[in-house]
Amino acid sequence: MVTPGITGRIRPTKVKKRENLQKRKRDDVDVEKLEQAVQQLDPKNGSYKDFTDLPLSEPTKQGLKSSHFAVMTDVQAKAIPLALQGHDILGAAKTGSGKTLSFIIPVLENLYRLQHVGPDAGLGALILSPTRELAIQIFDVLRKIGRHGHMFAAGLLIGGKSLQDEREALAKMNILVATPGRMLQHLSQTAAFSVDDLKMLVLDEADRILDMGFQHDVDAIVEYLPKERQTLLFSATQSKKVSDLARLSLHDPEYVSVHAQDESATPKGLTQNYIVCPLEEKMDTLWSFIQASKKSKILCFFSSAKTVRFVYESFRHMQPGIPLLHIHGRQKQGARLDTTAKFSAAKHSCLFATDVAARGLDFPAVDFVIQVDCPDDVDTYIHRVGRTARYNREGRGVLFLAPSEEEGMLKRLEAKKVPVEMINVRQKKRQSIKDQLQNMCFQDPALKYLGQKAFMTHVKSIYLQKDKKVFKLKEYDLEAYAASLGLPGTPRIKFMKDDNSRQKKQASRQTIDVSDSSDAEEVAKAEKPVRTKYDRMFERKNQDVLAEHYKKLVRDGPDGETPADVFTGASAADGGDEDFMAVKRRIPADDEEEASATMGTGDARVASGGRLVHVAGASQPLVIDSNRREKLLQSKKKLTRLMDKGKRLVYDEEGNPHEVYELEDEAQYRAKGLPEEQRQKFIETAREVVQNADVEDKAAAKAKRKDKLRKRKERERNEMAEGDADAGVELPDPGEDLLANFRADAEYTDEDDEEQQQEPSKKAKKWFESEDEDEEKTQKRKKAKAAHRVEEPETLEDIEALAAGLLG
Ligand SMILES: Nc1ncnc2c1ncn2[C@@H]1O[C@H](COP(=O)(O)OP(=O)(O)OP(=O)(O)O)[C@@H](O)[C@H]1O
Repeated sequence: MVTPGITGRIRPTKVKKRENLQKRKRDDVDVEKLEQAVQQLDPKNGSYKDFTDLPLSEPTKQGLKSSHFAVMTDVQAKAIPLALQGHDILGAAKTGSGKTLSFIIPVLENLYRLQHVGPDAGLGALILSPTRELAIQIFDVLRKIGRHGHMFAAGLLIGGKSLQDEREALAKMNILVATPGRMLQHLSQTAAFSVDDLKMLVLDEADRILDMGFQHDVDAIVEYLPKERQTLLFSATQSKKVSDLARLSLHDPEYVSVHAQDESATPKGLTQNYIVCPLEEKMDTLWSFIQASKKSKILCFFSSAKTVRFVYESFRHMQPGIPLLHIHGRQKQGARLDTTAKFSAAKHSCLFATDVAARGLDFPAVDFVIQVDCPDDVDTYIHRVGRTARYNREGRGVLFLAPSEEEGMLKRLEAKKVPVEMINVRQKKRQSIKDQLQNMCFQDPALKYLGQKAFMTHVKSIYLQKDKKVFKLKEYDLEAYAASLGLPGTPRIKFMKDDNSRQKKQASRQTIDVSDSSDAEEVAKAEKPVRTKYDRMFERKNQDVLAEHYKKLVRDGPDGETPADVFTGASAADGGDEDFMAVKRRIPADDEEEASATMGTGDARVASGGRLVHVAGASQPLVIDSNRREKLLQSKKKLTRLMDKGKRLVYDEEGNPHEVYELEDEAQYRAKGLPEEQRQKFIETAREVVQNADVEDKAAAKAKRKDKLRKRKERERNEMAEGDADAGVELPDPGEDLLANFRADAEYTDEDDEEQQQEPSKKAKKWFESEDEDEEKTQKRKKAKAAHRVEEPETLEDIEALAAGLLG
């Protein structure tokens, strides 16, 4: 979206021209004076407190005044004078300390003094932001400060609009706030967009923009920009990596670090606590916390979009008594903007978010920031917690740490001067929502599926964490965690396969130990959990829903291993949650035999309490363990699903049935010799069969012809004997094939056949035809053939000519 100029009120052209001329004269004088004053600034003496202490243009002063900004924050007082003098800056200051104005004011002022304004001046300053929300926020501040008389055209470039619309506006822009991806897209695709005159490049949340995710885009953007420019980098957590500075070609940058001498890296008004909370208790604790803080504005951070969605959807159904919102990177831009606007305006609300909302966003008056999932690192912690206690206000951050995360994370926080204090959860006030969640997952397969996805992404994110001293996957009770989300089992995760196979080996060893003992069976029985009516209902409810996804998620291997085994190392003898997760199905034939053997024939009862019923046409019996399945027997249509599908058979000459493809196994095939030899043998045999058949056919045809000849001669003899007067003329037998006669006298060959195909054989002259007639007919036939050949269009021209009637 490109928003046209900040200013630009519409007035009659003549008046406007005169005013502009006067203004330019004023500005020239103003600019000269300002330039001198800026050069005389002494940025290091620290005596500048208010904005009015700085040589700023009238429009900027007015903008600041109308926004009620009077006293500068620390970072502003240090950074703005340096930036006004044109220095490159590497600025690090706490969250909410006013870094935005520290670059907005120099951008407006430096371009103003250069008179880099108007459509012909081109792009003078580019401000890059890692997220769209932050870019919008920066643009709003720019607009607020710049709307009182500055003539710059400023735009917001964050995608979401057609490239063409943006293209047209881009060429006129003097200041752009953009996300790296969209900016690069225009630099590489919009021919008229020139950045050759760019004077300033600003990176907000610089450490984020310079990290891996944006590396390619930012490097490519910098390639387009002129080397001679001023560069400003700002962030709450700033690294001074030489490589990063080299990438941006900073010239002797000034380090403006406000929290270096400070005791802590986080704002003074911020109270920071942590609680030790196992993964499986997080949902209960969070719910209880929200219930106890309904009159607050709360921001909760999670590690994945899936978790955000699951918690949002499930809590919403439980009617928490406080408006819930959620934001994550997988939402559409409109939805994200809507949420940020709603949360900004809300007095009491709870926003569930991923780290997309962790940086820069200036939500007013947030009371609590709850980090439900441990942040990747201390920098992320600082940015997240910085959404509260902004600009001298109070706020509170609570970090949930699993017992295994506590030691490692606390060490890292301490190293970066982040003071956190442990508090305890009042157990009496903690409500358990496990049953409610379980019930909701049971009622709503979509929610269950979301829960399964949330579980998997969360586990995966722990697995992928770089800091293995904090995130130790094996230390979490994942089975209990899955249950705490209301899931009917622990979803299976592919990347755990290796660990799993190791555990399987251990499990089998343990099984052997148990089976050695004389009480093995009793042990297994005793440890098998009792299945209630509810369990059975749950299994039925879930067996058909989202079958494909479900199969992927839930282990259903031939070894009967349960999902729980994957993570907890429970042995097969434990029984685990096998029954809880198992989906009832037809008993395989082998098992049926076993069942019959142990239970006796007749009314075979299945171990789980079901009844076996044989369905006509089905090769395997059905387990009837509920009214629902009983009913199934009454529906013919449904039963067809259980029936065996018919096989397609072909019959040989002896009438024996064969399957369409009868394949011998490899060993049998190889025993017969090499493939090439087999092929040759097959060809020879086939040839022999064909030759024999040919000889037989020929002999039969010859015999037939001889017989005919014999019959005819006999008939002739009889006729002669009767003394027929017309015996001089030989009349053919009506219907007798003359060609057959002709062939009877010659040896039949393949060549003959070929000839016949090419040129139909000259028919034997009929008794009433003369030699001349014959010749005439041949000529006619040749002509007709020639004409026919021309009539067949062969080329495009023929077809066209045919269509034009030329050949017709
Ligand atoms: N000089 C000032 N006087 C009064 N309020 C100010 C001043 N400077 C900034 N603020 C206010 O302080 C709040 C935080 O400012 P800003 O968003 O610039 O912080 P930040 O340092 O960029 O934070 P973050 O690191 O989280 O991005 C804003 O609401 C802003 O309006």
